[in-house]
Amino acid sequence: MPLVSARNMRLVTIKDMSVKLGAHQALSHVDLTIDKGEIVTIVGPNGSGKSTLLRSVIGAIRPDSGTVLKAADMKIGYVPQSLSIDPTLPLTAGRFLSLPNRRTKIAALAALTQAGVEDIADRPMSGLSGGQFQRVLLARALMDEPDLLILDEPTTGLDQPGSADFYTQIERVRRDTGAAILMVSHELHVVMSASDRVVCLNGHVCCHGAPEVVASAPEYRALFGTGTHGALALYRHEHDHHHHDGDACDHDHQHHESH
Ligand SMILES: Nc1ncnc2c1ncn2[C@@H]1O[C@H](COP(=O)(O)OP(=O)(O)OP(=O)(O)O)[C@@H](O)[C@H]1O
Repeated sequence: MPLVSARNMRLVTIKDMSVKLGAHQALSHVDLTIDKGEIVTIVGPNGSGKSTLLRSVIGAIRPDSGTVLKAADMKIGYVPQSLSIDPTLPLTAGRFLSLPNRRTKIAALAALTQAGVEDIADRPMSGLSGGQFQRVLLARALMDEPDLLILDEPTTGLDQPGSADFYTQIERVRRDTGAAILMVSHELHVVMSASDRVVCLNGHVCCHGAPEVVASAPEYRALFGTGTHGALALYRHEHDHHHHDGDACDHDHQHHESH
């Protein structure tokens, strides 16, 4: 296999990005990189700028300062939180994947297979379970063979086993397609285990690094308080306060312990 330089591995480089929405400073001085094949998860309280960050990567929002650099010809697939479809519309999952651009049945089936729901191509969208519906949205995002898959709270409305299954599928997609994944999630303990890196956001990057590093960071604990038993329990045995290379937690700003 040819050697790939670190530079060729990089899909997205965000440098010192600040975004204002109206009078609201949604993001301040955000730095973030995403490499090929990485799973990066953004966590943070409501209103902390998570969707704004995703939208900046997609290109739907222009930063007021700083830069968002993307690899040339990079393709992005986007999985929304949900989508409402008229239940009276006689639309099968397979046909849904052909909207708005006509696709072959084979391509639709391949995408459904990657999303783990190859058996529902002929089922009406209105009859799908929440988990199946989200996988069809995932399949749609995979149709163009994206280099980066962006998911904004993709398991909203699914129960705990349903979301655990969904995130397992995401790991499979990464393994099978090599796509990098950038996602926002509130299900900290599930997502922590499925992520290579976690970015904890609160208008700025409070803390980032490997899941176990973020889970034990005081900034993270201050934000999520006692609501993180799952994540903390998962990583407590590894909690050694050593921050690895490339991991960083910003201890300079004020925070309030909320235990
Ligand atoms: N046009 C606007 N003018 C002023 N404030 C705005 C505007 N649009 C969004 N905001 C605010 O910007 C903040 C960041 O929003 P964003 O949707 O990125 O947060 P989030 O972390 O994704 O939140 P959630 O977890 O609730 O989805 C929110 O507090 C929101 O109210």
